[in-house]
Amino acid sequence: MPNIALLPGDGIGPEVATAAIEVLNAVATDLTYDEHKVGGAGIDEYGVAMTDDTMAACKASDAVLLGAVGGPKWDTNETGAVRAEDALFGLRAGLGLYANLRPIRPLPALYDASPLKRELIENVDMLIVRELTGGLYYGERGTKDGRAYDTLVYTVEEIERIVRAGFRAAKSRVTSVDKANVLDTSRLWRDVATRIHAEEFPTIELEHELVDAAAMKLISAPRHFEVIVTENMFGDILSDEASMLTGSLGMLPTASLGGDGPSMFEPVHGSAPDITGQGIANPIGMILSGALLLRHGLGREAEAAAVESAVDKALDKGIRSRDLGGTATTAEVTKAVLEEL
Ligand SMILES: NC(=O)C1=CN([C@@H]2O[C@H](COP(=O)(O)OP(=O)(O)OC[C@H]3O[C@@H](n4cnc5c(N)ncnc54)[C@H](O)[C@@H]3O)[C@@H](O)[C@H]2O)C=CC1
Ligand SMILES: CC(C)CC(=O)C(=O)O
Ligand SMILES: [Mg+2]
Repeated sequence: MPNIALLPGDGIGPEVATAAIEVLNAVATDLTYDEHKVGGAGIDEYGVAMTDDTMAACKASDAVLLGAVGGPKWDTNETGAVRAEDALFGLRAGLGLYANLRPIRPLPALYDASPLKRELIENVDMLIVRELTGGLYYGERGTKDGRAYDTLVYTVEEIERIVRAGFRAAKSRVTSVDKANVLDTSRLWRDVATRIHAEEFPTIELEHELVDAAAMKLISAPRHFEVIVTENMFGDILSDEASMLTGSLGMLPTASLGGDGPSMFEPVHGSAPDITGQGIANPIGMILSGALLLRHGLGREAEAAAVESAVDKALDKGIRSRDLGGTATTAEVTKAVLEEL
């Protein structure tokens, strides 16, 4: 019986986690869930964003499912203070999850929900492969005497493994996104990507794109992209931007892979404090994260595909939460998906 470490977190995290569990229970009755408080909920209960016991439970689980963490209650500018987001960084690094897959597939039923013209988003099928355990978010940082700094470091090995993950996920083209006209880390990134391409994946096209131009092309020519492989912060920003091809940030799931133990699954979005407690969060990114858990975490392709197909059908029939221009509540969207299973 696979055991899932369930970390609902903060804000809309618990609201969308409830939805995902209902859907998972409909396709996989043998899963068990151990719930733990992390993020702001962890700070309130234990004084830390994630306890050692929770980390140990995650490591011992078969997969980790996380809602979202953070929110104004726990925001602080105090140097060295505990932050709700520390739970994420601890989990990603602690589980060795360096490869974050963010698939972006606008559904025909939602072409009208995107601010982009239908002609631009038709048949987009893109994967952002974001490096998740290095770069600016993990570098040394500090604030002193009116000066603040963050450091951006990448090693050859860190770049090699994420670039390989990008090529393995691609059929024909990888776009490596960097800022090699400015940053040394990006120049190293580009050199390593070029070498790995030549040595290991010569039949796949590799192109290099500067991040500012890539951000523009995501909007002007999104169909051009198949796999984008990029560093931690660029991938974070580009994927929120790309979410609008699907109509809403609330649509996107992610899989964080690459460790020796369990993988982690969470939506792209955060805790959405502006809509917390209203029952209106779009649960689809979280439900689809459950599908990715079934596929990548437990090797259950048929069940994963069943969940994805149920989501497609529910949207085809017209269910829309508010972020997609509709009026359906979180519970109503979840019910519509369940009815298709
Ligand atoms: N993986 C995680 O746990 C993440 C946590 N955060 C944290 O979340 C907090 C809020 O961050 P924000 O910048 O506001 O980003 P956010 O992603 O929480 O929200 C951005 C906007 O998108 C909307 N939105 C997000 N998810 C939605 C959903 N499922 N349905 C409908 N609308 C949705 C929100 O209402 C908001 O207007 C911060 O503390 C941040 O650090 C942010 C991103 C990821
Ligand atoms: C705390 C942030 C780095 C979380 C986030 O925005 C993400 O992982 O996408
Ligand atoms: Mg983000």
